[in-house]
Amino acid sequence: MKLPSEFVAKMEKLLQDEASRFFSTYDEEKANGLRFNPLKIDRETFLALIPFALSPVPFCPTGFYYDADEQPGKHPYHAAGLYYIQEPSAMFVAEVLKPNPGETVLDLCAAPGGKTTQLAAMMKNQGLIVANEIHPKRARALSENIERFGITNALVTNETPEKLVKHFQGFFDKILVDAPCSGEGMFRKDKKAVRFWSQADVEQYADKQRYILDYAYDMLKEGGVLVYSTCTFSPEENEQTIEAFLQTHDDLELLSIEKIHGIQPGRREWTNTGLAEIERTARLWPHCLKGEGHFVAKIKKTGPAPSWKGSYAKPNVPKQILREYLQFEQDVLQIALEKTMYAFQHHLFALPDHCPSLDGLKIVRAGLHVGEAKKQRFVPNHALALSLKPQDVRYSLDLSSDSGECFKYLRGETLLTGEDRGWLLVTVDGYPLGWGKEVKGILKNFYPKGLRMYA
Ligand SMILES: C[S@@+](CC[C@H](N)C(=O)[O-])C[C@H]1O[C@@H](n2cnc3c(N)ncnc32)[C@H](O)[C@@H]1O
Repeated sequence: MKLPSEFVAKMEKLLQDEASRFFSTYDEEKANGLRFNPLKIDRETFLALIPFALSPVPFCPTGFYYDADEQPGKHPYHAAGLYYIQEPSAMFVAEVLKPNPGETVLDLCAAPGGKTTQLAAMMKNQGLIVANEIHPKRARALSENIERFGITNALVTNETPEKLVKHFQGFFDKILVDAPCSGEGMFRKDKKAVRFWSQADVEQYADKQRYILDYAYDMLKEGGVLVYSTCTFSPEENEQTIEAFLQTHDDLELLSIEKIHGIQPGRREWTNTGLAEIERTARLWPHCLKGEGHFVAKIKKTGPAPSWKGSYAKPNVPKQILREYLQFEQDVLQIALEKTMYAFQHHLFALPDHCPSLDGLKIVRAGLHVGEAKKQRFVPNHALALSLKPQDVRYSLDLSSDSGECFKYLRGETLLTGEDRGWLLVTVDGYPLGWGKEVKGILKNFYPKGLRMYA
């Protein structure tokens, strides 16, 4: 691989004796990873079911390496949200933040959602995770991944950090800043990052990271924990960003991250002031473990800090929409959604717990998108299907993952079923894929058009 000469010279100077081991990784294949979804399947069942050869990622209990010749993104289990394809080192970040069910969590730079899906799974769909992405198109991709994973406690927003602060000052127990960065650690994965690299960009990213961190600080509760991560090697965007953050706030404590499985400490000689405590941060190097480059820091806000002064969202659903939904619930579901219901025009959402007022925010998804009220009938949303279990519905249609019928469904075709039962949850080997409506022996396909990737 042809690397920028200025990058090579810089890394040689920084790494000295270690440099040749580091550069030799560019002649090796990158590792491929996927993470199973504990919201839908347990580890043992997953390993028995999945048709690929897998080996565990040592620093992530839900993570596995798979061979380069497999294509897990094309398997129906991917469409059913049984796993997320993710670079292995990236899986370490959420393990460091480790939120608990019921907490309030912000993923400030969240798209496409690798870390959001991992954090939300740890929260077992309890509490609130705000997944924010500044770019509208990337925010939509984030929202789709959250849907596929069956996550019901996420508020997906499309805001700048400064706008979010106005709504969430002192609100969160935990915050992840997986910062935009120069991406040096992804050169083996992303050839564009190599082409566009420059030292001037490194410095610009460092400025941006400092401003994002300052806004994140304001949104953290007293006693709250923030994790900062990048996928780059440059000290300016890592040790020096954290050093500057600690210098500008006197109530921050840098917490120690365990250095096991080849994970290395941050380098004090790469700070501006020789800051010894920077060794509590973690560096993942491609020549020290099986994965790409990452940096992770964990910081506690000790306070005192002002507490959140906002208000919570209130139900706002017109009676007619609620009536249509309740009829659907009675006819189709075997469970009741006991959540605050919220409507955006004719679309009905079940809000996460502790959901703050949504007024004035650009909302892409507000918890679980239940469905849409359409001229006297309720049409369930794809997100509802992916959040259910077969026993939650009256009728389901199970398709085998290697059957022609399963691929027909994923292509958006109708299926002949011979019965007349109305809404059916279509599943693959018992895991929900989407909705179908059965009328006079034919199943009309409600698999979303934008997801019909097998056509
Ligand atoms: C490293 S990526 C996030 C990856 C994501 N956390 C994941 O695990 O899938 C950084 C994200 O920050 C977003 N971003 C760029 N500028 C930003 C800004 N000024 N404030 C917040 N986010 C920003 C980018 O659009 C990008 O999606």
